[in-house]
Amino acid sequence: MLQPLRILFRPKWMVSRSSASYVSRMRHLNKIKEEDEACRAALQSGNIFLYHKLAPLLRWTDSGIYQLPALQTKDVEEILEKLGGDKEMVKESILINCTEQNEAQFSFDVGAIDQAAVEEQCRGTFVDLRKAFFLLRGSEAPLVARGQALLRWHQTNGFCSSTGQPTQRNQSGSQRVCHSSGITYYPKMSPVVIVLVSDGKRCLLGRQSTFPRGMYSALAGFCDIGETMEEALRREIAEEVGLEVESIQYSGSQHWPFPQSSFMVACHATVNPDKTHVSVDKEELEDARWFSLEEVQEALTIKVPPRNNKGEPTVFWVPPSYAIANRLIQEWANQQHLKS
Ligand SMILES: NC(=O)C1=CN([C@@H]2O[C@H](COP(=O)(O)OP(=O)(O)OC[C@H]3O[C@@H](n4cnc5c(N)ncnc54)[C@H](OP(=O)(O)O)[C@@H]3O)[C@@H](O)[C@H]2O)C=CC1
Ligand SMILES: [Mg+2]
Repeated sequence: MLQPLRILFRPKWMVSRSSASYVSRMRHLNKIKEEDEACRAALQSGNIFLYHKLAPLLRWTDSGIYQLPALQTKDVEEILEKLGGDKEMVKESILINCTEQNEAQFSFDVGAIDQAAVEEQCRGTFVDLRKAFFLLRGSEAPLVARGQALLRWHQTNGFCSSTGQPTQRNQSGSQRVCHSSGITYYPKMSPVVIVLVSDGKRCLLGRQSTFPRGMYSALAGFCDIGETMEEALRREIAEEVGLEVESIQYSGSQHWPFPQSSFMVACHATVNPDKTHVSVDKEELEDARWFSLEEVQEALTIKVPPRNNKGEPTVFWVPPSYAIANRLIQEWANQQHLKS
């Protein structure tokens, strides 16, 4: 019997901000998202994060960390003019969010301009998004992922799937419209369930052949159309490892930009401790097996796995802390620790 969902934690945003400032910020953000004129005005005083062919610009700071440099609109215009671009291009910036001080934040791809020249002007480096996730701290990683996801969506949704005609974006980039059919398109994410299965003493982790060597993760799968999250979770576990899930607890969610935008819904689940035989669907997974608390605790301490002379990791390790899989594994280890 499936248990009702239970929230296991209170995210920081639920407790750390006063409701008045949060409400006014969200209303401000919604206004610039919806109203072209308000968005144009916000861009004049906003912050812009640069990307080059979807790779975000990072800057090494004096304090010894990488940061996401926030440029002003006039700075970006200057760079564009200096490097032979059209300064009007900055108007193509996409609204991502706004700061606590109500300053709008935008992403802008300078892929048409020479990469090295922009890097020199900005005193930064364009890096692959996966690497950026490792290098950035706190809220900067989800912000840069959101900026990239929106840029990618606009770059791949320029035409109406009904009429084949070009679609036009609004100023903020929150939607695209086909004026011929009247269809409005919104940026989308594919829902995915990710689940850490436990038999009470051990947890089940799997790996795909494309994962780096030695890395095992919680099992995941895309929701089919018309399915509830619980149905998708039970189906995926049955398909991938031949087990029947008994109870489900919701843990949290995450936007995952790789390879396209997924909406990861993370849960814990249990199986009957007498029915733990794993039969792996080799089409989906290279391996899946039960791990003890000791093995998992050891893996959680590994930040960068040791590698052999071919550069391949030599030990069992789990996804890094920015992945919601890591949080599920950490939560399970903490719960087991409390039980013992
Ligand atoms: N943040 C985290 O901690 C983690 C995130 N993930 C992410 O979860 C996602 C799903 O995990 P995965 O195990 O691969 O999923 P599945 O078990 O569903 O297997 C992938 C299959 O789904 C198909 N597929 C790809 N995109 C979609 C879509 N949008 N809707 C429906 N089916 C689709 C693929 O087909 P095809 O043959 O065309 O490729 C492939 O056959 C991945 O994007 C992965 O990166 C996974 C683990 C950890
Ligand atoms: Mg899967």
